[in-house]
Amino acid sequence: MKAVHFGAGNIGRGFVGLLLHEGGYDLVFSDVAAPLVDAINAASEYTVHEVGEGGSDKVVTGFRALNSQTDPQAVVDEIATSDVVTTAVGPTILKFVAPHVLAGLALRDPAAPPLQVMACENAIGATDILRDEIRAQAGDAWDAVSARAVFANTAVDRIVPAQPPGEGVDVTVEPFFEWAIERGPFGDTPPSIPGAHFVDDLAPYIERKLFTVNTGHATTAYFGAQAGIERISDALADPAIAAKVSATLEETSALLEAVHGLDAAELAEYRATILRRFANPALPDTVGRVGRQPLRKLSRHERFVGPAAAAAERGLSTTALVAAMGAALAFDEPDDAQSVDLQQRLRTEDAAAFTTSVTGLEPGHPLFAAVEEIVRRRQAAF
Ligand SMILES: NC(=O)c1ccc[n+]([C@@H]2O[C@H](COP(=O)([O-])OP(=O)(O)OC[C@H]3O[C@@H](n4cnc5c(N)ncnc54)[C@H](O)[C@@H]3O)[C@@H](O)[C@H]2O)c1
Ligand SMILES: O=P(O)(O)OC[C@@H](O)[C@@H](O)[C@H](O)[C@H](O)CO
Repeated sequence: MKAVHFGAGNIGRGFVGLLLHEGGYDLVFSDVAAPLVDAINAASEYTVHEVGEGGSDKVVTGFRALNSQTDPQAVVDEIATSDVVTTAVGPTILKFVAPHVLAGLALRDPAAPPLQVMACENAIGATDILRDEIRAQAGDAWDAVSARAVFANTAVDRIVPAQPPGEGVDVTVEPFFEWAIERGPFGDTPPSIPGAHFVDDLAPYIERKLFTVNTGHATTAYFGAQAGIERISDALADPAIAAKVSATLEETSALLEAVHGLDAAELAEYRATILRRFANPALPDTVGRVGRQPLRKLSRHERFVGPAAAAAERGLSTTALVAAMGAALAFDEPDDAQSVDLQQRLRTEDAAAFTTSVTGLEPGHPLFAAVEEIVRRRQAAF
């Protein structure tokens, strides 16, 4: 069995690649970072170091890497004969992966079992986004190639910090992981990934994950950055920040309970586990990584506006979520292009226009006035 995985970065090597290896797949990483591709090809194995309570080392073998920028045909040829394609490149990069998958499908033996495609990104319906991109790029050819693949959405959870330079291709990760995958698209032949669980309805899983792990993580990062703290674990050790994170997650849990009927006690336990994961002192994670791309994180269906808008529509509390969005607006990180853009736009756009263009909220929405107000306050602070 063979899997092509796009994005040999933190989660690609430290989670998706590891679980595919454990499932028995030969791994072909595809990336655009030439030094990373070379480093992977120079190694015959790499180690995933799980740090913190219960962690152990896991060794990955049986992989190689291709550069999809300089050698796209090699990637296409591999996809044509693969069983599985996964991605962990970031939701905005999926459109650049699509042409390779499309060309691989065009080359694929129509009698072969369908390629199993799973995008492992922090976004609702990431695989649908990839499939829609492939369909749009295929145009009239879509009818011919669409039967050669099945597309399943997934929710992936493992904290993998940025890896320090000069440490080769080993990866430091937390011990915890969860990978939930839609069962339906695979029929009787799901991919062989023993560490994953297959579910009939992914919506509660992806929303619970994104609106708890990622909402809480980003809240910790933005309040931490405001307080001049670098590490996520240090930010959460600050009682004032921890209280704000807890308040934010109580709001998202109330929403998850209302929308998906999730059990309040189980959600409380889920939140407690997550806060323990963030506090892991052995994990060198930073507010810069977790806060990265604030414009994406403030967009309509993401970790703040997604749950806050839905909560406001139901008359549920959004006070803590809106305060966390206020902290996001203060995220000023010169190395992050979206942070630079965010700060620039706060200086040049009026509050109402900024609120609509960044959050996708329309002026009549029940959340709009509260968000516009924190935008105004941020602008007044310049
Ligand atoms: N790190 C985590 O804790 C974590 C956990 C769950 C989900 N995720 C999600 O996984 C995705 C990747 O995150 P990451 O932390 O591994 O980021 P990363 O920056 O470490 O890895 C992304 C990799 O994608 C590569 N890439 C960029 N453009 C590409 C292209 N066109 N084709 C192939 N490769 C390309 C980059 O060179 C890089 O190696 C994101 O969607 C993220 O939200 C991350
Ligand atoms: O990857 P992002 O930028 O969407 O979010 C940053 C972190 O919150 C994220 O990478 C988490 O570490 C991960 O989602 C944990 O499963």
